[in-house]
Amino acid sequence: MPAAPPAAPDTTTDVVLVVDFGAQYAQLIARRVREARVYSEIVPSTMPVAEMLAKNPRAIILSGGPSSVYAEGAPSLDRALFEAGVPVFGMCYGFQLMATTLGGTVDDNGAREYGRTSLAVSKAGSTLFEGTPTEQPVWMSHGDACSAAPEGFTVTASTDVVPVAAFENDEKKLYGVQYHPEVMHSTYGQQVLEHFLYRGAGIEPTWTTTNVVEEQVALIREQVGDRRAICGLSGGVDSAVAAALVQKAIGSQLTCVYVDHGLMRKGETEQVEKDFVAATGAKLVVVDAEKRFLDALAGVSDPEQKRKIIGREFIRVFEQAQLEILQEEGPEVAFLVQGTLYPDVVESGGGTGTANIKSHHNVGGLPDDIEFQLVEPLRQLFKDEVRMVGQELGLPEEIVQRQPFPGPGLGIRIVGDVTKERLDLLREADAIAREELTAAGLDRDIWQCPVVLLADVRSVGVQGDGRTYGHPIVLRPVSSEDAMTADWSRLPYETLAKISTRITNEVADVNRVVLDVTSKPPGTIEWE
Ligand SMILES: Nc1ncnc2c1ncn2[C@@H]1O[C@H](COP(=O)(O)OP(=O)(O)OP(=O)(O)O)[C@@H](O)[C@H]1O
Ligand SMILES: O=c1[nH]c(=O)c2[nH+]cn([C@@H]3O[C@H](COP(=O)(O)O)[C@@H](O)[C@H]3O)c2[nH]1
Ligand SMILES: NC(=O)CC[C@H](N)C(=O)O
Ligand SMILES: [Mg+2]
Repeated sequence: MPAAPPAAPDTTTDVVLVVDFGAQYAQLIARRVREARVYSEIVPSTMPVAEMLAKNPRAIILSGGPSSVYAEGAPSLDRALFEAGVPVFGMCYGFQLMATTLGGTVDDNGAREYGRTSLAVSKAGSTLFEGTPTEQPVWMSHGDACSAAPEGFTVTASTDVVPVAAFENDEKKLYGVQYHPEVMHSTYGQQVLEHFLYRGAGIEPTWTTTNVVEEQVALIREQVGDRRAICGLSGGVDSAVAAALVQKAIGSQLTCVYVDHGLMRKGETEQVEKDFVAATGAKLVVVDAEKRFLDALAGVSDPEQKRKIIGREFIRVFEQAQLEILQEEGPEVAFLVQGTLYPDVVESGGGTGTANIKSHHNVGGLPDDIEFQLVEPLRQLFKDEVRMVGQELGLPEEIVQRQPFPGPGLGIRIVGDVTKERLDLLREADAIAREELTAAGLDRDIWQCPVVLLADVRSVGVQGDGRTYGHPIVLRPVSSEDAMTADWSRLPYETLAKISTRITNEVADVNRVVLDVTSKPPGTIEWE
């Protein structure tokens, strides 16, 4: 099922639209706007301008993109966007598009700039550059350049090779920069962006996670009414926060359902049963569905197929739970609450013209014939924002700061088909790695550390003077801010050595431990 793009929040919040031209950094722009405490949403550049304006945006930001504005078939925008009286800020491709659409000139004059560049601000008191130095480092990534600004625009900055590196038309509230203010290497980028939002567009910085809680509670009450809902609860951060939000909205009309699909880590089910209920007082049903999942996964080694099967089986289990809950007196159970986040949606190809990287079980892996209406209060948010909402709701630190664990669990950490035997082996290895990382005090330094079993790979070893022919285990420790990008964590050698020794000694059939030293991109965090 194609994932629906995130719905517009039906709220009174000032929304800033980020129009995505296929940029590497659209996510980052949206984040930076929210860091400026203004709510933002990403829309595809293919959305008709009338539809964009119908969202009543307080301002619009045009992202960068790989195309050249003068190339045939390059994404364009109806001029009406610039004439609607809504303040617009173009960055890189967005800047070039604003220039050409309004009568300026953009061409390939050989002036390529990639990476750190020095920007010379020629109009220090301009709306965007007020209070920033006349020489400032900025991050560039372009091959085309604007050689003449449109009529009515003032050129406010240049570089050694680009005569028009920024311009503005304050009267019409139109602004543009050739560089990328959204990346951290552009030292004054956040300040320039905030100048656009506060000074150019006149927006007050009022958006916080408190607004999210209040708005979502009101929306959920309206959506669910006096009917009942179930919440898929995994013990992870996202579902804990989603459950707490929904519980705040509809109280005892909510029942949480934890699915033990046999793909969980060691001790996880017991922990969820004890800790989550203790922390929240939520009604919890635990379903043992190991046989069902393992039967459905038997013989399947293709990662996407695994994800689709797991997504489908999750829904079938929720449907069964619904029938059981219906046995108790009460209204219809019409809703399924999921802790879906923005990155789950984007990676499943539900973003703005974005590719399907992998079908997250809760978005791209959902079956077509799902009967529940979905309640996904976190669908617009990034993980760090969700953690803030969790804190706001008073959830304990152990839950709010937990490392992520994917819904398909160890099923997507076995490269090869999934069997009970292989799961047990991986569970042991994973438990050892987690134990040692915790003992070394590294839990908060890393984002997560998938432990992967290469079930179809064997290598020769020597153990107890005898030959072994066992499987490798991969350690994949990563650091990240929001799972959209990641780097491999530089763990201390002693910790790695301890993990390696213990796994090869304690886990039968494993004779090798290897370390994954790939960032994301090009690798993803999980192997499947
Ligand atoms: N074992 C499970 N039982 C019930 N629901 C689940 C289970 N695993 C995942 N889900 C549902 O799928 C959603 C997405 O899973 P995901 O792993 O992204 O989130 P999470 O487990 O809540 O948080 P985290 O990302 O921190 O692990 C969850 O929010 C939850 O609604
Ligand atoms: O609930 C989930 N369902 C999924 O299908 C899924 N796939 C990946 N992940 C988690 O998402 C983050 C990004 O992972 P990738 O870099 O592997 O795409 C990482 O934190 C992964 O653990 C999932 N979570
Ligand atoms: N990063 C961008 O937006 C690049 C815009 C355009 N493709 C250029 O090379 O100039
Ligand atoms: Mg999880």
